[in-house]
Amino acid sequence: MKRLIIYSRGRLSAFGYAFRGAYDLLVNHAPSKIHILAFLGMMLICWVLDFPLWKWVAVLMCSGMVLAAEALNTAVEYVVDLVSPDYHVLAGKAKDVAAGAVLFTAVFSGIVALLLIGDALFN
Ligand SMILES: Nc1ncnc2c1ncn2[C@@H]1O[C@H](COP(=O)(O)OP(=O)(O)OP(=O)(O)O)[C@@H](O)[C@H]1O
Repeated sequence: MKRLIIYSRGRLSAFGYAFRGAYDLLVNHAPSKIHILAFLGMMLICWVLDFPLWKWVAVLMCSGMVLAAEALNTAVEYVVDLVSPDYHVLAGKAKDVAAGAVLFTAVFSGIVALLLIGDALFN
């Protein structure tokens, strides 16, 4: 029982750390605010165009994917700034590739959004 309580406390702390990271991401990083705005805009479009459930699910999955990629990109930036504050070609590549991950998710999410909206408007 005691072990279970200690384990549960550890898991709860981990949740706390995750929320602290999410708060840091959303409050201190301008790109995240843009993603949140895009997400809210898409939620509004889903509601106005009366999207069926599967379209809401697609939009939520894409939005979660973009935010998760932005979180990982920010984590990479933190670590690179920590271990390589001076210029290094690999530090630059690490940041560029991490940013590329965000770009991939954003571009494909944009395409999904266009397809869903186009389908609603023209079919
Ligand atoms: N230590 C470094 N060594 C080499 N190149 C770096 C280094 N730090 C940054 N760079 C280059 O500068 C670019 C911008 O880095 P920066 O840390 O400003 O990230 P950013 O993309 O502006 O971050 P944000 O997502 O917060 O706007 C990187 O993508 C990388 O090409």
